[in-house]
Amino acid sequence: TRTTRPQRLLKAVQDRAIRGNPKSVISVIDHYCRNQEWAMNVGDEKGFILDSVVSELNPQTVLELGTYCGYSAVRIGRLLHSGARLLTLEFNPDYAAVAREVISWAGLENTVQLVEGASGDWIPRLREHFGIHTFDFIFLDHWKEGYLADIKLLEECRLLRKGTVLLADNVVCPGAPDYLEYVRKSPLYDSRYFKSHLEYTKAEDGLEKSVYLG
Ligand SMILES: C[S@@+](CC[C@H](N)C(=O)[O-])C[C@H]1O[C@@H](n2cnc3c(N)ncnc32)[C@H](O)[C@@H]1O
Ligand SMILES: O=C(c1ccccc1)c1ccc(O)c(O)c1[N+](=O)[O-]
Ligand SMILES: [Mg+2]
Repeated sequence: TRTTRPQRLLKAVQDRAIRGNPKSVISVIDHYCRNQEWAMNVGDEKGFILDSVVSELNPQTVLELGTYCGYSAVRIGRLLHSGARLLTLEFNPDYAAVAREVISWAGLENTVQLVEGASGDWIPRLREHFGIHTFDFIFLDHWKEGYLADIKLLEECRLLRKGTVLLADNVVCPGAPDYLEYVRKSPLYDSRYFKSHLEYTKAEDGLEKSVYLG
C-alpha cells in the first residue's frame, strides 16, 4: 500500500539528516517540503519568527497544540535550555508515530514529550498528570477552529500566568478570525501580528503573539 505524506517526510529525514543534529533535521524537512511535497509544518520563514520569540523568552515550560511530524517541536526543542521541557499534543496516532521518530532522530526525546490525545481532553489534566503549574510559552498550531476554545480552556484551568506568551500560527491563512478578535479585544492580552507567508508559498500568512496580562 502507498506510504503517507508524513511517512515520506520521515524517510527523507532518516535518509538525509544527521542523527542527533536538530538543525539538519529542520533543513532536510524544509528542503523536502519546498522541493518535493508541501506539508503543513510552520516552515522556515515563520519558523525564524518562532525562533526569535522562543530565544527572547527562554521558556522553561512550553506547550504545543498540534505536533504533526514534529517539525516545530524540533524547532522549539532545540532552543530550550537544560531542564526546560516541551509538551506537544497530537490526536492523530499516525502523525504521532512519525513525530516520535523525527523528535528521536533529532536527539530531543529528553526535552520534547509527545502526548497522544485531543487538546480539549488533555488540557484539564496537565497539572495533575505532569505536575505542571503554569506555561511560559504556548504555540497554537492545531485545527484553526479549535484555537479559541483552547485558549479559554487554558484560562479556566489557570495554566496561564502574568507574562505567558501565546504564539498562534495561520491567523491569516487558513485563518482563525474568532481567535484573533478575542485576543485583540480582550483586556487580558497584549497582542501583536507578525506578517509572513504560508509555509513554502508566496501566500500571505502570519503569527499572532499574545502576552497574557493576568
Ligand atoms: C498544522 S499541523 C501541526 C504542525 C506542527 N505544529 C509543525 O509546525 O510542524 C496540525 C496538527 O494538529 C493536530 N490536531 C488538530 N486538532 C487537534 C486537537 N484538538 N488536539 C490535538 N491535536 C490536534 C492534527 O492532527 C495535525 O497533526
Ligand atoms: O488547515 C490547514 C490546511 C488546510 C487545507 C489543506 C492543507 C492544510 C493548515 C494549513 C497550514 C498550516 O500551517 C496549518 O497549521 C494547517 N492546519 O491544518 O492546521
Ligand atoms: Mg500551521
